[in-house]
Amino acid sequence: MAEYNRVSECVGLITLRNPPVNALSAAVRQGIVDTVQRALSDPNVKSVVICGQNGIFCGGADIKEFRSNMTGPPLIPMIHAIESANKPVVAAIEGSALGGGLELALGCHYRIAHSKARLGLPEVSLGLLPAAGGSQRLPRLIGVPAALNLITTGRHVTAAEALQLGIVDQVTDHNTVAAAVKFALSVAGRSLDPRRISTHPCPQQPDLDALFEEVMQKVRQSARGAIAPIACVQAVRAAATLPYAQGMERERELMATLFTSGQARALQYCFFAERAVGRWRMPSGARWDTSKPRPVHKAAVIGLGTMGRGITVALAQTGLSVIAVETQEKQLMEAKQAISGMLERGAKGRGVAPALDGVIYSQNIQAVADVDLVIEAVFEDIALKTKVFQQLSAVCKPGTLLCTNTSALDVDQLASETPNPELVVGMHFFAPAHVMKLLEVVYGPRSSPQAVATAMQLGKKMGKASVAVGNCRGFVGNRMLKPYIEEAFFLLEEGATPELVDQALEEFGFPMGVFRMSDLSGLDVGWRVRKGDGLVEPGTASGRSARIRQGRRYSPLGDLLCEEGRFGQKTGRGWYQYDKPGSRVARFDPWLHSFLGAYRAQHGLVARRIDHQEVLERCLYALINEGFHILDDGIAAGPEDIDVIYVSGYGWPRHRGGPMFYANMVGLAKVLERLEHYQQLHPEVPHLQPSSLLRRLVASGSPPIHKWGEAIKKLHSQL
Ligand SMILES: CCCCCCCCCCCCC[C@H](O)CC(=O)SCCNC(=O)CCNC(=O)[C@H](O)C(C)(C)COP(=O)(O)OP(=O)(O)OC[C@H]1O[C@@H](n2cnc3c(N)ncnc32)[C@H](O)[C@@H]1OP(=O)(O)O
Ligand SMILES: NC(=O)c1ccc[n+]([C@@H]2O[C@H](COP(=O)([O-])OP(=O)(O)OC[C@H]3O[C@@H](n4cnc5c(N)ncnc54)[C@H](O)[C@@H]3O)[C@@H](O)[C@H]2O)c1
Repeated sequence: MAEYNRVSECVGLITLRNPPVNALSAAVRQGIVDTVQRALSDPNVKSVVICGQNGIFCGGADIKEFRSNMTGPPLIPMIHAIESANKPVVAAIEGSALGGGLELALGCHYRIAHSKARLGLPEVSLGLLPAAGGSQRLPRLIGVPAALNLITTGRHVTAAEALQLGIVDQVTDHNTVAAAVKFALSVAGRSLDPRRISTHPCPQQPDLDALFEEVMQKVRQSARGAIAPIACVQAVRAAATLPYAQGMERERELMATLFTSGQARALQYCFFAERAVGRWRMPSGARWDTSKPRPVHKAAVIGLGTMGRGITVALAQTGLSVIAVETQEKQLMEAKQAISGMLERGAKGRGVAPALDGVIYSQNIQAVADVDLVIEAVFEDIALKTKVFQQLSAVCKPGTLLCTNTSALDVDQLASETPNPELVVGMHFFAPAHVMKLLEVVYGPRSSPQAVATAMQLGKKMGKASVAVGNCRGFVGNRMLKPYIEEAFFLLEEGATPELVDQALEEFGFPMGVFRMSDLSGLDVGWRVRKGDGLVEPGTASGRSARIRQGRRYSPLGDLLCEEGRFGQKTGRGWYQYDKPGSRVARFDPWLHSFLGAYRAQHGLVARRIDHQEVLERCLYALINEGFHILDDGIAAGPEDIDVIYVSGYGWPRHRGGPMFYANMVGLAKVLERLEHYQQLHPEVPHLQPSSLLRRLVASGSPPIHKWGEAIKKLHSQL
C-alpha cells in the first residue's frame, strides 16, 4: 500500500509500504494511483514527494506476482500519470531504487538520493528488460552508451555515480525525505516541461549503427545463449531511433517475448533459490531460524597453498583478523607475498585500503589459541588432517569451530578424531577461494546446529552463496560431476572428440566444456583420486574386459593422458594443446586424435557419429540423475540447494536455472525415458540407471519443482 500525509503545509508525502523492499505489488500500485490523485487534486498541495518506508525506496515490480494473473493498476500508465502531473513530484531515494522502483523515480520530475543509496535496472538478471518505460527514459536521460551499460548488465550504481551520470539531481548525507521535501518546496511552481524525460529526444550519438553493432556483438558473446541482454540492446536501440510512443510499443513487444520465456522463469527461480538456501535445515530437524550462530571476529587458516591463500584473502576482506599458519618457511614467505598482492589488487578494484594488517603470519600452530574459528586447508591426506585437528583441539580455546576445506575426505571421520565432534564442519571453498561464489557447508550427524549456523553466517558475510549439505563422497557438487565426466570419457571412446563434446556443452551455455575445464583444473587431480580408489591399472590390456573395473564400465583415457605427462594447461598438453605450459588458448591437437583412433582400434571400438543431443542427454541427465540420488539420500535439502551449487560453482548457465530446474523444464518423464534408453544401451554403467526418486516422482504425476519437497516427504513416509 501507499500512505499519504501532508507535510510542511503544502507538500504531499507518499510513502510506499510493502516490507521488506516495498515491491510494487498490486496493492502498492493501487495505493500510488490513489495517493497521487489525492495530492494532485488537493489545492493546498504545491508539490509531491514519494519515498519508501524503512530506509528503502523500492525494490521494483513484485517478482512473485509474475507467475500469477496480474491484477491492479498497470505500472506504465501509473508512471505516465506522475510524469504528466502539473505539480512537481520528487523521488526521495534511500536504500535501493531498482527495476520498476527506478522506473517510478524516472517518471518523477526530480530525484534526490541518499549517499548510501544504490540504483539500477537489474531486470536483465531476471530474464526481462525494464518494461515500465525504463528502457526508453534512461537513454533519453543519460545517453545511449551509459544506458546500454546499465541496462544490459543490470549493475547497481552508487548515488555518487548516479549523480555523475545525471540519474539523480542531488545527493544528501542527511535525512533524504527532509531534503526532498525542502527541494520540492523550492521547485514548486516551476515549469515542468523540461523535467518530463519521455518528452526529451535521445542525446545525439555519432555513428549509432556502429555503436549498436559493437555492443550487440559483445553482448551476444557474453550472454552465452541468454536472450534478455539481446532484447535489452534492441529496446535501447528503439529509444535511440524511434519517437517515445513507438519506442514504448517496441519495449512492450520485447517484454512480452521475454516475460513468457523459460529463461525468465529460470532466472527468477534462481533469484528465489539463492535466498531459499539461506533457510537451511538438517535432517535432525535443526534449522536456520532456531540455530543461533556464534560471533566470529578472529579466524585462522592452516595451510597456505592454493586454497589457504584465497581463503585468507576472503576472510581478511570481510574484515576479520586472520592468523595464517604454514609450516614451511619458504611457503610462508611466498604465501605472504601472494596474499598481500591479492589483497592490494582487490582493494584497488573496490577503491578501499587493503586489509594487510588484518593478517598475521605464523609457522606455529600455537598462534591460533584465541581464534573463534579455524579453516584447515593442508594437503588432502586424512592422516595429516587428523593430526592437525588433534593439535587444534588441544591449542584452541573451548568452543572454537574447526572447519575443513577437504574436497573429498570424510568430514565425520575427521570429526570423530576430535574431542568435540559437534564443533566440526566442512567449509568447502572453490578455487580461487576469494573469487568463486560458492561455499558448501558440510555437516555430519554430530555437527551442532550452532556450528552450521556459524559457518553459514560467515559464508554469507564473505559474500558466498552458502549451501548447507550433508556429508558424502564429493558432497553435492563433485558427486554430481563424476558421472558427467565419466559420460564424456565414454563418448570419446564411442567416437566423439573433445571438440564436439565441448562445443555441445558450450552451446548449452557452460563457459567451458568438460574437456577444456579439465585441462584448466589439471588432469592429474582426477588421476590421483582414481589411483586412490584403486581404479588405475598399469599396462596396455585391451578389449572390453580391460574397461570394466570394480564391476562397472571404466574409461582409462584420462589415466593414459596423465601417463604421457599431459596434465592440461599447466604442462601445455592435455585434451588440447597449448602454445606453452600455462597458456590458456586451447588448440586442436592432431596427436590426441590419432591417440583416440589407436585407442579405439586397440579396444575393438568402432567410432560412430555422435550428435550434440546425445552429448547433452548423456552428460547432463547422468549428472541430474545423481542429483535425484542426492535428494533421495537427504544430502541436499531441496532442488534449490543443488541448483544454487551448480549455478554459482560449476558454470551451469543461470538462464537454465540449474540442473534440477532444467529437468523440471524438460519434463521428468522425458528425463526418465532417456535415461532408461541409455541404460539399456549401456547396462554396465550404473549412473545411467534412473534413480528411484525420479521414478517415484514420475509415477506420482511429475509434480512441479516447487512441490518436490512435499512429494519427497510423502514418498519417504510411504517407504
Ligand atoms: C503475456 C505477456 C505479458 C507481457 C507483459 C507483462 C508486463 C508486466 C509488467 C512488468 C513491468 C515491468 C516492471 C519492471 O521493469 C520489472 C521489475 O521491476 S523486475 C524487479 C527488479 N528488481 C530487482 O531485481 C531487485 C530484486 N531485489 C534485490 O536485488 C534485493 O532484494 C534488494 C532490493 C537489493 C534487497 O536486498 P536484501 O536486503 O539483501 O534482501 P533480500 O534480497 O534478501 O530480499 C528480502 C526479501 O524480499 C524479496 N524481494 C526482494 N525484491 C523483491 C521483488 N522485487 N519482488 C518480490 N520480492 C522481492 C526477496 O525474495 C526476499 O524474500 P525471500 O525470498 O527471502 O522470502
Ligand atoms: N585446489 C583446489 O582446487 C581445491 C578446491 C577445493 C578444496 N581443496 C582442498 O583444499 C585443501 C588444500 O588444497 P590446496 O590445493 O590448497 O593444497 P596445496 O598443496 O596447494 O597447499 C597445502 C598447503 O598446506 C601446507 N601444509 C601441509 N601440512 C601443514 C601443516 N601441518 N600445517 C600448516 N600447513 C601445512 C603445505 O605446505 C601447503 O602449502 C585440500 O584438502 C584440498 O582437497 C582444493
